[in-house]
Amino acid sequence: MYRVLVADAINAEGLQPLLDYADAQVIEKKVTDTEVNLKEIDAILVRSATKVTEELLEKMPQLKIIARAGVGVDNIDVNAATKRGIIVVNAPDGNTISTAEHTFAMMASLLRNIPQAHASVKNLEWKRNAFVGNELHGKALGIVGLGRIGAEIAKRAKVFGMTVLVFDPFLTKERATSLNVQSCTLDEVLEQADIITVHTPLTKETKGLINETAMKKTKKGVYFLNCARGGIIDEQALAVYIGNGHVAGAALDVFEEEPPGEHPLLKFDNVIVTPHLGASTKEAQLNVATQVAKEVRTYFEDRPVTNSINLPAMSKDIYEKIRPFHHLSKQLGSILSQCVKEGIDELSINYSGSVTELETSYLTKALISGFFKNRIDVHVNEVNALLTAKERGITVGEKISTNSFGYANCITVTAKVENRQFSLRGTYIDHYGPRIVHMNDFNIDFHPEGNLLYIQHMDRPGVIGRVGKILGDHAINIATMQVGRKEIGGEAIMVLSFDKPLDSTALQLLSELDDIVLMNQITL
Ligand SMILES: NC(=O)c1ccc[n+]([C@@H]2O[C@H](COP(=O)([O-])OP(=O)(O)OC[C@H]3O[C@@H](n4cnc5c(N)ncnc54)[C@H](O)[C@@H]3O)[C@@H](O)[C@H]2O)c1
Ligand SMILES: O=C(O)CC[C@@H](O)C(=O)O
Repeated sequence: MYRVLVADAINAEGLQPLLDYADAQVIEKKVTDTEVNLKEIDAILVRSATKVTEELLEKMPQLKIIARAGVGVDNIDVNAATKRGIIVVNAPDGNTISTAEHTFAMMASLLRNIPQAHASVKNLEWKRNAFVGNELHGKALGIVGLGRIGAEIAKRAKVFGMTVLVFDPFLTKERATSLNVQSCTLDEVLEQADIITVHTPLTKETKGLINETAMKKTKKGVYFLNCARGGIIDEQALAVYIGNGHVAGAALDVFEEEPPGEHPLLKFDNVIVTPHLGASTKEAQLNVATQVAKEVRTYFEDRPVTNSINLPAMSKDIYEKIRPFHHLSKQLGSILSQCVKEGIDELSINYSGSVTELETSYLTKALISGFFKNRIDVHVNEVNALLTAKERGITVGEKISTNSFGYANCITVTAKVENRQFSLRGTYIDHYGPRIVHMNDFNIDFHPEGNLLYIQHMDRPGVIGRVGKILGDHAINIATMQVGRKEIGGEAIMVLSFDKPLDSTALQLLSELDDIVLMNQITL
């Protein structure tokens, strides 16, 4: 039974995919609630209130997935989650329209003094001259960050007869043309726009992007809007520039600290504010809750999540294609780990044939996670596989080659240790399944599943018989047996499979046999 902690106020109807899932227990409580046993939680659903810090993650050793019912993941320590192999998902487009509409409502309110006029009439005043505003029509709107929300604002601005100037370093010419906006440098936006609205994520690069230096470059009488994240526009600089009359006004839905408390910006009449309401509509909340609830359920059902921050996105169709190779990669990693017990310096993975059409980097991560499984007590999956390898000093190399050794596809992995190397090759055969076809330079053919024994021995008469006798004496039934050799009288290998693992006595007796060079029990 998976335990899912819903730590923030998330739309109840949207949680239905999880409530309907028999294998999940949904707990709607804050992380600070003493009734919650954080140690048992498998998934956590948050909005922006709960800060998923490294400290919190340390208290949640079972946590497998963090779901953000919204876009911004700046309240989640994604690096710390990645290090622990915890998947982070969000709901990237569920609140786009609501936030764009809110930004637009703020812009119209700001230029027409609607909140101030509203408060005045409620105060039994009728000051028609005090609230003369400005039209949006004919104004140049500067958009910083033309992603999902920025693009929706651009579309609305065009309908209102505005010119749209955009600064987004990742904006392509095609997208700018299709949205009918002018792609500009940040300075051009600052110098030419009448109204500037920011729609980037909060990152190291965007924190303080609109600071005092930037404000100096703007037109006198410019308006600023921030419905993205507090801190993208430097609050102290904004207060100075509103105070000295250079900036005509600002509309803010977000603050560096939320709630902002006694904040200098709140003292200005021409600063209008909302308490982080961009995504607060019934529609957006239902959308984002449903999206993340479905993602978490998908994850529990061992299917690929679609909106992960720390895993590659994969459609259902692609996943179906990659699934057999994903399994094979994990098995290759696990076999290798059980055959090479010492520390490894390098893992080289070579893909050939049809598998090269797939996302091989995902398979490399799966192989590494299979390698670390049962080797270290950190949970390693596709999220933290490369990081874990790097931390343990293992160089990972991935190559694509054209030689698939007569098979339709091949994955070959070679582990390099100080003075030896061990390689394994697997293939996936349609309607037949995964096969290991090459092991430590020997051709072989076995199904990588269950309880296996790998024996490398001298190719001499009687070796197989002596192995069989020990197993028979211990009432151990051999399910399958494959042999391979390079040359007569040289070294050879056998791979046997059993219904259950061998006990230590049988293993000991086998290892003492003459002519046995190497022996590894493999459990898959
Ligand atoms: N107020 C709210 O309730 C609310 C709701 C939803 C989203 N948001 C915020 O809005 C942000 C944007 O959301 P979105 O869905 O449009 O995200 P998005 O990822 O679709 O768009 C972000 C855009 O910013 C651009 N960008 C990144 N770094 C930049 C930089 N240094 N300079 C200029 N542009 C840069 C990216 O290229 C991208 O086009 C989110 O990160 C979130 O913080 C707020
Ligand atoms: O949860 C919310 O209401 C805010 C969401 C918003 O900030 C986001 O980044 O999606």
